[in-house]
This record gives sequence, C-alpha cells and structure tokens, in this order.
Amino acid sequence: MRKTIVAGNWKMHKTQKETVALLEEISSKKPNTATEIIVAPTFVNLSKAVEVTKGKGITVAAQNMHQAEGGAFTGEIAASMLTDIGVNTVILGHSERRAYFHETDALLANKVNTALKHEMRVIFCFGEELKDRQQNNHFNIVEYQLRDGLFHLEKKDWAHIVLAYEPVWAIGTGETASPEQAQEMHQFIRSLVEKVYGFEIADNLTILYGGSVKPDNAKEIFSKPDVDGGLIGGAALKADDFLAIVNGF
Ligand SMILES: O=C(CO)COP(=O)(O)O
Repeated sequence: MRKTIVAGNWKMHKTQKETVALLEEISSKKPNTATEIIVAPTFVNLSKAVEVTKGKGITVAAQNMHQAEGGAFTGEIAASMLTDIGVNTVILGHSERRAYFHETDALLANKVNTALKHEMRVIFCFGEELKDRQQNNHFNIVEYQLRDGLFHLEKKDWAHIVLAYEPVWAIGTGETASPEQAQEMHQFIRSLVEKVYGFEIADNLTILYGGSVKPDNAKEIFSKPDVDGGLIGGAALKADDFLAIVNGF
C-alpha cells in the first residue's frame, strides 16, 4: 500500500507565537489516521515546531535548503543544519522558488543530491504554467522537470522521494485542477517513473497534488487512484481547514 500524505506548506506566514498556536490546535484536533501529516513552517520557526510536535505524530519539514554543505552563502541554510534540529524532510522545487528565486532543474538536481546524502526525504515539486497547458505542452514540461531534476537518481534513492504535482495556474488562484486533470497527470507521472525505474518503484511512489486544495474539493481529488495526498498552501493555515482536508481520505 502506498503511503498517503497531507502536507501543509506555510510559505512566508506565521510568527513563532502563531506557529505554536496553530500546531497546538492541529495536534489537539488531529484524527487518528494512517495518513502522514506534514507541516512546513518558515526556517526560523522550525526548531520550535519540532519541539511543539514531539511525540504528536506530526512531521516537520523545511520549505527549501541550499545545495552546498556550507560556506559563504549569506542567508542560506544547509542540510546538516536541518537534520541537526530534527528536520529530515525538505520541500524542493516549489514553483515559487523556481519563479522568484530562479531555481533551475539542474540546481534542483544538486539540491536533491545533497538532501539524499544527508538521508533526508525530499518532497519534489513541479508542474506546468498556464501557457503550457493552453499550448497543450503540459505533459512535455512535466516530463522534462522530472527527467532533469530526478531521473539521474539510483533506484534505491526513490524510497526517499515524494512527488508533488502542482500546476502553477492552480496555486493560490482558487482555481484547482479538476480531479480528472489531476488523475490524468498523476497517472502520466507514474508511468514515466515506471518506464525508467520499473513497476515496483512507480507503484510505491507517493504523488501529491497541490493547487487550491480546500476542504470542499479534497475528498474528490484524493479519491483518484493515482493521487496519494496533497500539498496544501492557503488552507493549511487554519487547523480546521487543514484537518478537514486530512479527513478527505
Ligand atoms: O503552493 C501550494 C502548496 O505548496 C498550494 O498553494 P494553495 O493551496 O494556496 O493553492
């Protein structure tokens, strides 16, 4: 059975006080579920988040990290700094990082390598822009992103990879991919991985959907056979909404 995950990407939201309050509310209302719950607060609140969620069945992830082991990279965070405070999962390749911070597939391949070297789990994000879909180029774009970001990996590495398909046009726009569009792309993604790495790895791979997932559409999206959970932005900032999405399984 594939692992199901609902992850909240908090982006640049929540002070430390707000982080603690939200995590306490999520912990206290959290259902007993086989679905893994992940939260990704900002860097400055990660230590606190690890402390507050200890023993509560909530995984804390980082939203980004640098590819180098360390050095003169002002303002950046290394993998060893994350694992040192108990953060062993990292989101890489989010479309906001790609768009605003010019992260390329080649750079992301490096970041993935560094994360894996530190035995971290990677939630690797990718997805097409609106113009790609309008030009019917979305399958190609996704294929290139996966090929250039991940297909250099060895078979054993895939145990530490979670994919997150996030069509850029659906992020923060209120417009979500239809469950059929999500399923169509997720199936395509799984078939690509199968072609390169074989059935077992593809079949075991958790593929999340992200982009305007809300309590009222989560259930239908998650009901699709190749959608194994969600990466949630806006709706992850309120405990009740986030947990309603978790209950979508
Ligand atoms: O970017 C996202 C999660 O990483 C999705 O954001 P929204 O859920 O706000 O559309």
